[in-house]
Parts: sequence; structure tokens; C-alpha cells
Amino acid sequence: MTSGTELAPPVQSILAAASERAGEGCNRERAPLDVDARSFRDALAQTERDGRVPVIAEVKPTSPTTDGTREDDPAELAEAMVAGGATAISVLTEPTHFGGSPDALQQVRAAVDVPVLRKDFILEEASLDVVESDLVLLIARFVDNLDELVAAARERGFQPLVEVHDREELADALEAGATLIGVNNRDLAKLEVDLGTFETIAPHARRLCRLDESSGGTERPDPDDVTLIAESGISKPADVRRMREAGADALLVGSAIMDQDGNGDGDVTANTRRLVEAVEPTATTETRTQT
Ligand SMILES: O=C(O)c1ccccc1NCC(=O)[C@H](O)[C@H](O)COP(=O)(O)O
Repeated sequence: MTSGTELAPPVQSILAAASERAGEGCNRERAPLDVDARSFRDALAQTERDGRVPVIAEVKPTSPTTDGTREDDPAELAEAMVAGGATAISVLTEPTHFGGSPDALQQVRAAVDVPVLRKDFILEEASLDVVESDLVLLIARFVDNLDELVAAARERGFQPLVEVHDREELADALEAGATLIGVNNRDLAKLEVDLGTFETIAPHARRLCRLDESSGGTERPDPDDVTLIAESGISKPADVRRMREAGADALLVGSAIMDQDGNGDGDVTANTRRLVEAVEPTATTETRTQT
């Protein structure tokens, strides 16, 4: 767990709620899951072959930085995102601050055939067994035993996506053997979003793998096996192109697709398509606010 920076009050509250849920879970016997996961890498490769930008579209009913809650059926939202070309779906399962649930994730996974990411604040191994998904998010900043959690997720069949926000966390993620790395543009200490975060961190990902190769130290992944995902704050085609130019293999987008950034018209399919098709700069696709 990264120390030294005070977390924003909503994030402190999120972590307190996650600890409480983990504590409640300790009293419940759950067998470790055995997941037959849909391959994210295959889905990514197919999207690239189709000439689309790989986007993980997020079912995010609300958040600490959003006004109001979208009450739409999560499975219908996910189907609409897939119709718009989403490569995968992310589902918030955190109930208290994001309006999510494990049930919602199950409904989504039953409704679509693309990989589904469980987005939550997982602090300990037992929380992995709450619900099946294809990918599972682990936030480097919030766990002390990242390597154990990455291994525990893989043992269950999940594809772990490790989220980082700075170079130290990136090094931790690679040392834990993570190959799916999400760079969060949202600083969870201040809740400020800066797309420059991905641009600063991304160049180090493959370099750090190579460093380790030459020093013969810990088992970091092969640089070619690392998939980089730009997370948060991506709202318009220009942002998509900016993140792709900085090396993003895929993008994770919530608010802009759910229309919680105040720029859209509620059409989740159109919102997804606008980003997925942001391959070449064209004046006509730049319909969202350009600031
Ligand atoms: O989105 C928030 O307000 C938030 C606040 C505190 C902790 C985490 C938060 N978001 C989680 C996420 O990772 C995002 O939902 C995801 O990256 C999508 O971001 P965006 O496209 O900016 O909605």
C-alpha cells in the first residue's frame, strides 16, 4: 500500500466500506471460484483487426464525483455498449459509493459475450470469491500483498488488471507479474483527473520490464506481454487519440459513456461508438465539448 499521501474523504470512506465488507465476508464460508474466463487479449486483437479502438465501457451508475444515479438495467446498458463496439465491459460492484452490485455483474455477464471486468476495491483474497468475472481489478495503491493477490486471482482463472497511478506502483505491479496494467488518470488522493498521467507513466512500462531482464532480478513480464490500459477522464475522440498516441492498447471509459460528464444525450451506444471509431481525426466526429 502506498503511504504518505492523505486520501480524499470519499476514497477513505470507500476503503472503510470495503474493509467492512471484507470483515463480514470472513464469517462466511466461500469456496474459491474456478472461472472459465473469456480472453481479454483475444477480444483486444479482434477489435484491432476490425479497425476499432479497444474500449472497455463501464457500467457506472454513480460515483463520488457524479451528481445523481442512472437507474437503467445494467444488462441493457452493457448490451447497448457492445452494440456500440465495446471490446469489454467493466461493472462496478461496489454498492455504497458507485451503486453497483455483484448481481448486476452476473446479469451483465449473462447478457453479453465479451469479457467482463469486476471493478471494486478488493483488499483481501476472500473478496475475489464474491462473484465470477473474466477480469478483476486490483489497485496497487490499496494492497500490501499485490503479488499474492495477482497469484490468487490467476489461480481462480481471473485475468488480473492491476491499476497504478505512479512509477513506484507500476514497478510494484510488474514485480507482482502483472501483464494487464491500468494507468488511472484519476488521482485517488485528490480525485483530480489528468490525462498527462498516462503519458508520463506509459513509457516506463516496457522499459522497466527490460531493466529487469538485463539485471536478471525478479520475474517481471516480457515487455511484449504487457497490455497498457488508459483509465479515467477520457471523454472525447481527441482524448482517445491522445491516449493511443501515448501507447494505450485499450481505454477504460465510464462517465462519458454513461453521460455523467454532462456532455451527451443519454445514448450509451452512440457514446461508445463515438470513442471506438476515433481512429482518424475528423471534424464530424468531434461532437463533444472540445475543452
Ligand atoms: O469515478 C470516481 O468518481 C471515483 C472516485 C473515487 C474512486 C474511484 C473512482 N472511479 C473509479 C474508476 O476507476 C472509474 O470509474 C473508471 O476509471 C472510469 O473513469 P471515468 O471514465 O472518468 O468515469
